[in-house]
Amino acid sequence: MPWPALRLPRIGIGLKLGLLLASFAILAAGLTGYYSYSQSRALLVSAAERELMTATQVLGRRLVVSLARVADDVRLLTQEPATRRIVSGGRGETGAAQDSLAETFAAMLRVHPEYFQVRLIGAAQHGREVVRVDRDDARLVRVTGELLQEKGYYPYVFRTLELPGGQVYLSPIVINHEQGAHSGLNKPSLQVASPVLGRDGKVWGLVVINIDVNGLFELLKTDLPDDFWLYLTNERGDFLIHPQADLAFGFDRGRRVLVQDTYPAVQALLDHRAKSLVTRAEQTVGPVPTDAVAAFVRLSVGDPAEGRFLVLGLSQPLGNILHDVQQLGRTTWQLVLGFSLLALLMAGPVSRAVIRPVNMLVAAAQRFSREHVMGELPVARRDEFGLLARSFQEMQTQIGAHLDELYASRSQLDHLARHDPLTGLPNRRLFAERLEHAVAAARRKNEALAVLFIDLDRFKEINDTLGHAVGDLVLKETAQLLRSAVREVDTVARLGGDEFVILFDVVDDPRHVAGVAEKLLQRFQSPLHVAGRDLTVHASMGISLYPEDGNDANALIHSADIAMYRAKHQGRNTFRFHETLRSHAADTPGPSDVTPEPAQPTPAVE
Ligand SMILES: Nc1nc2c(ncn2[C@@H]2O[C@H](COP(=O)(O)OP(=O)(O)OP(=O)(O)O)[C@@H](O)[C@H]2O)c(=O)[nH]1
Repeated sequence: MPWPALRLPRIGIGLKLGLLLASFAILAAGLTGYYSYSQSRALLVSAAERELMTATQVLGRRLVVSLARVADDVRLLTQEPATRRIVSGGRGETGAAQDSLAETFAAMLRVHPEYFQVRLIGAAQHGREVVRVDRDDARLVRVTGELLQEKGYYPYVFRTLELPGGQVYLSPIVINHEQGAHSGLNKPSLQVASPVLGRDGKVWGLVVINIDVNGLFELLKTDLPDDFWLYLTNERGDFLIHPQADLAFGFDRGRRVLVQDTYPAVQALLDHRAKSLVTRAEQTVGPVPTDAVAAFVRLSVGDPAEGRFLVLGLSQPLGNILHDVQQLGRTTWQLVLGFSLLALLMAGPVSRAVIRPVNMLVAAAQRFSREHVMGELPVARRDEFGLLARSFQEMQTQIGAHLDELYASRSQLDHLARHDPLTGLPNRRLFAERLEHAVAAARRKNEALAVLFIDLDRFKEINDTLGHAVGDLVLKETAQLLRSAVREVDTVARLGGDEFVILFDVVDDPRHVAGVAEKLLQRFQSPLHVAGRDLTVHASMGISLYPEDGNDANALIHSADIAMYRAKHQGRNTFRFHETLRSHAADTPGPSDVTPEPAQPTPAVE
């Protein structure tokens, strides 16, 4: 029986393998893309933070250096010959010296666009200005005569007058509200002042330079990127410079705007817990709040003993920092997508290549199941598939051998079931089958057939006198005799015991069957050579004909048996047709006219 037909599942292992390969490839590409993107993002942000901090520190150093230069300028002016002449000069000389000093001040203002104003102030007359040059937009204005003011009540005046010679006073950065300050009016400014000593070594007055704080920082940050925003606060955190101008100098308008409110981490700088830091916060500059990274440094200014400082900061919108990484992210995801598509496209051919040996094994198994023929197998492969194919081939060979054995033993059993083991003749079962077929064919063709029933006479006596084994030999010899007396196409069978039958499936004339019966009777007259002796064995026979004596196998055999019994009863060693022929036999010389010989004593051992 063939094995159950193997059907390939709809979602085969090839498809599953392909999908698995593609999933792994897409997962690997996705994870690689994600990690490279997030690593790049972190690296870029930390690099931007470092860059921001470096820029802030550089800017801070520039500020310190710039203030030091202003201090040098102030000191220089205190030592100017014109200054000295004014301090010590007589009446006639003072005017010329003042003119000369004003020229020097103007020259200095031209060189330093961040200077608003340069003045020489005397301690006398409540700190009255002596020489004063102001910047008034694009031009310089020398203030003279009645327009010169008394400034003794300003801290930068009385504090500077308290200093020893050569020392420099740095004022807090405030909005300049001094009357007639020209360009400096209402602008953030810083005064840098140094005392001028008289001939007696006592403080005579001071030179003061007014600095445009915004202008100073414009100069300092010229080479910074445009998206860097600058912050400057005082010791308390009040914004002095802020990208949103109205948030600077809030205290000047009665409203405090503090850096620590926007960037809480900066409190650590104000409290001297840190010198510099990088922090993040939401920037409120502009219509849309944006996340920003900011770096702040604390800068010591003025007299170190006073511990004054400024906090300088730079910030940059996070979006600008991440702009490059966003481009990288887009490129990464495009690569991931492309690689995933490639993986999907390649998964099919790759999985087919991997699965081809499996399909060959399945096809070979199916063919072996259907036809018991071994199909092509990938036995030459050196991998596990090759090993599997060789094992499968070996298994097929063994199964084939077992099947051959099975078929052989089955046909042997089949032969045994349909043949008489003693004589090798067809048995009752096979004879009945053949007779059925022959009856069917004869019925179809409207032809005749005949059954000849043979029973040995007094066979029991052979058994009883000579033994069962000799009886068997007699049966075998009888079979031989019957076979040799008929044609190949005629079926000779042993029904059992000493009963034999012969099927004549083509009978043109019943007399031919009678002729065969007579021939057999003749043969039985001659002794059989059995076990070294001659035995005369006779037989009685009966003949039935289709369709006259029966319509099927059983009826025909039964009719022939009845005819044989008639022969027995009528003296044995003869044959008879079935009764239906009796009338026929009465008017035609035929087989029923055969006269039986007188019964002979059997067995006769000669
Ligand atoms: N040796 C041998 N004897 C068998 C076999 N099968 C049946 N017999 C014997 O064959 C004998 C058949 O006897 P019967 O046909 O009844 O009687 P008979 O002695 O032939 O007498 P008639 O038929 O009346 O002439 C019996 O004694 C059976 O035991 C067999 O296979 N081998």
